[in-house]
Amino acid sequence: MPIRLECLSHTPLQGYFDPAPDVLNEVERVQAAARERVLAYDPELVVVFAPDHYNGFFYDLMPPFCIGAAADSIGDYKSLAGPLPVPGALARDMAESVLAADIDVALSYRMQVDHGCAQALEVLTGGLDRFPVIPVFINSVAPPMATLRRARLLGEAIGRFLERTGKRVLVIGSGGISHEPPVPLLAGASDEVAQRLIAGRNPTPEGRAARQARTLAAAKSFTAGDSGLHPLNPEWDLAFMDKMASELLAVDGMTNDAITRDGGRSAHEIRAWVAAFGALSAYGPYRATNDFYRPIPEWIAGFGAMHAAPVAAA
Ligand SMILES: O=C(O)CCC(=O)/C=C/C=C(\O)C(=O)O
Ligand SMILES: [Fe+2]
Repeated sequence: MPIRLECLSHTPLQGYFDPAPDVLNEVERVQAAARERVLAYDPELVVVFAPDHYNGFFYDLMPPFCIGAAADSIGDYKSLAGPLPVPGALARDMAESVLAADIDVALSYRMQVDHGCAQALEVLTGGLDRFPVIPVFINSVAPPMATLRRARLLGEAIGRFLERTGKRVLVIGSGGISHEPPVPLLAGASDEVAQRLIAGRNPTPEGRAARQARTLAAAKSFTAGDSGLHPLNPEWDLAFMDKMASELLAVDGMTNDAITRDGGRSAHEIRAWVAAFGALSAYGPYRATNDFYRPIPEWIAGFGAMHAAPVAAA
């Protein structure tokens, strides 16, 4: 019943507006090394904890957490589109087990995932359908959000379930760390934007292109230093990675307001890492490695990567 963990930031901007070649090469080397580890491990089941950016989840019904029992990737930005090979009965059992542990989680038989999930699968496994995968949505952009503590407890409950399956499991946390790309907020939004956040599923190609163009323009002005977006915060990012490695329970003291204040509005994506480490922690003591960190303004991201395994397996 082994488990391995890979956590990494994602960005919709890779391939659209890249950092200098030496930085890009370094990121690609880190990603390739992670993929090699995953392929050598050859998981029987992958669980991806990932946010969504108003592509699959909207304010018509916004759960804090949702397990996918069937899912498709929409293919935004340059991410892969298509069905995910989700073991539906196992996903349903996972939801039952989490609910039995007093953690409320939604279940979807028609989940749509975006680059937040698909990019991690592609980077780490080489595609969407290489291994059976259960996507777990964690609301990270649409307030109100569950606490970080709750994400940890969700992860732990899933970890206890995974251990009982006896499968060779890989857990992935996708997102973070400090960053604030131009994802709209419902509070104060125009009617048009509010409608998009409440019921914007399957936008027109023109609507999609306009959103992507806005993100690219924001990255260019952020990199040029003339943007009002929250600055990246390397100190906070590295402190967060340290917590993941050696002090997971310390996340319980991080409030949602403090995350927004210190890391920016999309820094809430760290919930995906917290849930993944929570799942790993259910197997006992673990050892984590910080594989990469760099603030990358072109991607509007404090960009990090870690991997981990139980101490007994290291
Ligand atoms: O509609 C859009 O595309 C809005 C912008 C957006 O979704 C940006 C997402 C950025 C990340 O996923 C990220 O930096 O983590
Ligand atoms: Fe994101």
